[in-house]
Amino acid sequence: MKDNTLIEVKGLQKVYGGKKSIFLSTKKVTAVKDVSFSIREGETFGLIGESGSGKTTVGRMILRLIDPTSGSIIYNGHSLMDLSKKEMAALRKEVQIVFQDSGSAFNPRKTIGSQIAQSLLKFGDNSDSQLIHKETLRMLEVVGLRADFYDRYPHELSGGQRQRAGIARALILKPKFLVLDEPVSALDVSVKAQIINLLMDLQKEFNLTYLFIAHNLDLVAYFCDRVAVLSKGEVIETSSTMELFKNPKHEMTKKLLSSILTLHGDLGEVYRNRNVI
Ligand SMILES: Nc1ncnc2c1ncn2[C@@H]1O[C@H](COP(=O)(O)OP(=O)(O)OP(=O)(O)O)[C@@H](O)[C@H]1O
Repeated sequence: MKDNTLIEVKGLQKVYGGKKSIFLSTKKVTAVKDVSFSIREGETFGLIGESGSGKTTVGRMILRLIDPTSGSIIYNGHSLMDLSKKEMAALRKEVQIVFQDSGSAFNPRKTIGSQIAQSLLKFGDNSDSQLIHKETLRMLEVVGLRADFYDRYPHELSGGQRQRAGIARALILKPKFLVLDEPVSALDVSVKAQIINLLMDLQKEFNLTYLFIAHNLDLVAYFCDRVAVLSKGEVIETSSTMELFKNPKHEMTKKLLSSILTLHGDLGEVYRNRNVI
């Protein structure tokens, strides 16, 4: 493994369902058949594929929210399958997720600030409530939300503001690696660009490594260093972003690329400036 590899996924497979007991059996679904890739420290790695291709399942296996059926995940030189409970707890802080709709990931009856603070209280090393409050306010500022957002409820925030709050909640634990599961898919184009720019700034500031999951290539040229294209649970193409855009090898990649050419407005301009379309 190269020195700067942070995550290496090898032959990952996930089969949902099947026989659970003599009384209960559900249909088997092979969501992920054979997925291998590695992500270098500090890079943004895109995992792209159509709906149902297995992207979220891969992301969740890396986070160990679900167990792989087979294959291995090596994080920072350690196999995630062999970690003790204590090591796994430490890893929980280092590897965080930002969801597509942070709104639904927040409890509607609790303030944004208290939920970001809760994350630190639950998983952090410090239990000093004043310090936690101060750190929460700092994190809100880092993601571009004023201090008064601390006392607001999720429904009082716009989609973009909720995504910022979701990023603050993930970042407060000082992670190294973030799984960004379609973090801007539900947002308007201009807000999309703001959140992607924020993520890029944060990556530099905190030396973060990203796995960016998306169902199309819209933002990939702008955001990702390398990309793996997933189809029916298998990686069909992995390459640098520039190479993928200039010389797509697989039909599915060409199909995904052709949909980008219909882009217009801000994002189309970005691509043209970067000479990728
Ligand atoms: N808990 C589950 N039980 C059974 N099948 C599941 C489960 N979760 C996902 N699947 C199936 O596994 C396949 C891959 O799903 P997954 O959500 O990983 O794909 P995806 O590429 O992230 O899709 P999308 O872009 O729509 O989120 C799909 O056929 C899905 O229906």
